[in-house]
Amino acid sequence: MKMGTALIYDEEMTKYKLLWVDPACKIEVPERLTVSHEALVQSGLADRCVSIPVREATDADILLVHSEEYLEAVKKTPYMTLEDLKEFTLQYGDVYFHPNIYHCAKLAAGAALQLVDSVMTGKVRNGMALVRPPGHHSMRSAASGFCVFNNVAIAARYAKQKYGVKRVLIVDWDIHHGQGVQYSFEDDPSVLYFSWHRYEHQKFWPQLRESDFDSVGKNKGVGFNINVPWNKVGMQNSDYLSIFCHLLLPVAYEFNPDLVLVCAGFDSAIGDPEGEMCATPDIFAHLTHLLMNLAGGKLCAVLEGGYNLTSLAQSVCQTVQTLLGDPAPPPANLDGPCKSALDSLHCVRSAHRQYWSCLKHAADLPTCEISTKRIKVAEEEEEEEKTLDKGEEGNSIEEKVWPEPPKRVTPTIRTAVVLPDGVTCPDGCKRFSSSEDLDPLIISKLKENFLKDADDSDTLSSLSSLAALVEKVEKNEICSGLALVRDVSMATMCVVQHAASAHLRNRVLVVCVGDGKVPSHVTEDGKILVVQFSNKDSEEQKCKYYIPVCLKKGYSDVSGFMHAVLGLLLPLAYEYDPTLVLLVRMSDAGLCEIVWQQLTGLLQGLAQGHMLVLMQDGEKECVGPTASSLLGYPAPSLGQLPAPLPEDVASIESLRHRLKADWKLLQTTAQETG
Ligand SMILES: CC(O)(O)NCCCCNCCCN
Ligand SMILES: [Zn+2]
Repeated sequence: MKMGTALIYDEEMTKYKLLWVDPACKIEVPERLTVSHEALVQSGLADRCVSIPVREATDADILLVHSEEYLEAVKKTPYMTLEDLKEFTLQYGDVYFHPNIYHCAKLAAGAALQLVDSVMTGKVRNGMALVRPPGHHSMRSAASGFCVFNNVAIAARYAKQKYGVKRVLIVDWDIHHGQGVQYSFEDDPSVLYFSWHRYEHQKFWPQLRESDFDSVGKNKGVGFNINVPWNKVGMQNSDYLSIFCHLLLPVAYEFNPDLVLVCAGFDSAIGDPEGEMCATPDIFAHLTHLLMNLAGGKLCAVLEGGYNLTSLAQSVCQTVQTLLGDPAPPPANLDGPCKSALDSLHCVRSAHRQYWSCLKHAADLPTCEISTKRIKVAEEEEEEEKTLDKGEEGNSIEEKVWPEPPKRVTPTIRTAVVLPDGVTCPDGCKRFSSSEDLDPLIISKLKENFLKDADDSDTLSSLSSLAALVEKVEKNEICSGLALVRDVSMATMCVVQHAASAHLRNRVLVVCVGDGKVPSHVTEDGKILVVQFSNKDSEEQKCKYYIPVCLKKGYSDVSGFMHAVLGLLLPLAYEYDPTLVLLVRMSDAGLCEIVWQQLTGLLQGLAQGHMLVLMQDGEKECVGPTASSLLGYPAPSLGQLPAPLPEDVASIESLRHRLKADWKLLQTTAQETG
């Protein structure tokens, strides 16, 4: 699998700006690009990327999306007087022209195409293009919202035409609706457009009726346009993650794209004057990470909006550092999605349930009109109260402050392996067997707890290697580990006991695939959370921290398993926020290799990538693929997924309903009880 991250930037794109007074456009300044690039340079991230030069998009490139008359009109702007430019601008909304903006718009679109070339030719795995003017609002024959040419829409058409890409996923996490992208592809089933955006029941710019959740696409494209309206501001990390886990990811895996394009706008981050949301910059590390195992890792992020220079720079760094494969930081304050977000999630899932088998079970919309009106009335009353009790000073947008994202230090040893002598150490991994620095107290404890006959030295040495490995991971000297052991149940017990023991302030998430004895002595204090996938009829769930997930045909039903991973395990894991993830492959796990790699890849978004994988020593052939996932290589794509088995969906849904009282990120609708 290819590695390497492209970074495309050229300071020429800073050489245009607003030349007259226009309050709507003053936030779109050249400094947006310079602070973003400067932050990447200062943090050392730029040097780790493959720098790719920009190029001008040709007329043919631009005509993939735009009309000839529009292109001809824009071509005239470099020769216009200031008055002509103002005049020309008046025909469009919330956008401005400048003698050099046509040149910059060709570079912005060209940068996106250079990025597509680098990824599709395998020069790099993924990449980011830092561009302005942005693109997602511009339409076939109109500029809009600071956008002149639709960079990402052109890139999607270009990828299909030049590389025969069959399916393109466009994820638009900018806080504005990219109506230009929606119009370009709404009847095209080969391009799935997903956008969330501030909407406030059509009160927020661009105030389009077609930005609501019921615009699902047209003709052959029905189902391939997904709009998530945010009807309130202040959305947080939990709201964004809920949408990814319960809507975008299940659909994206079912769509199985060959290429992922991101309209990477960062006005959805805290501090932005446009978005007025509260999600912190580190969330973009998780949004990026969660998309990186699609399309074999082929991901192109193209800058759109972002107007708070501080949060913009931080969010860009979080995104690029994740594209480079560095583990993500633990996301801040996950306290569950808000009611308004759940209402939106509920509406979108029910609007799309007829198009996507992963959503077939989604709760139906309570008669749509009443529900949106009811929500709207309720929210307006709430707004009323708020402004009243804010008193005469009215709602001044107080300056938001937030902690700088924590530095993400990747240990020198990315993945260590504990393997029997006969098994070769995979490339890029480090064989680990040292236990000499393990203090004798622990060794004696291992003896008394796990050794049947005291002189079973190789069991003792393998268990003490594991304990030592846990210590190194805990100290972030090693990021992740992989061990082939004779008895996975015993090894699991040993790791859990050691990791949860007093001197390591750990929360251990144990994910077991397959039947087998797991630490069922899970404590109520929450230091351990066990999720076990098996095909045995799940015995009654013992406590909040032991969750048996029963899949009728076991994990051999890839769709059912992925359904459980995306809609149940991931939200649970994010809410639990472990400091260590222990992934155990029980002996009889008939799990297909790629699903195992997808699972390993996805779970690395947690615990800063601190993950131990335990496998039965008979499963040598799994060592290589597992190691490549632990090293950060993208998992191969799963291919087109059939519908999950109805009985599996039913059992996962009933489990989710049972658990959501304890685990808020499992909710997909606002509680009926208001
Ligand atoms: C790329 C983008 O999505 O960030 N463009 C946003 C355009 C916003 C237009 N309205 C501005 C009103 C000022 N308060
Ligand atoms: Zn925006």
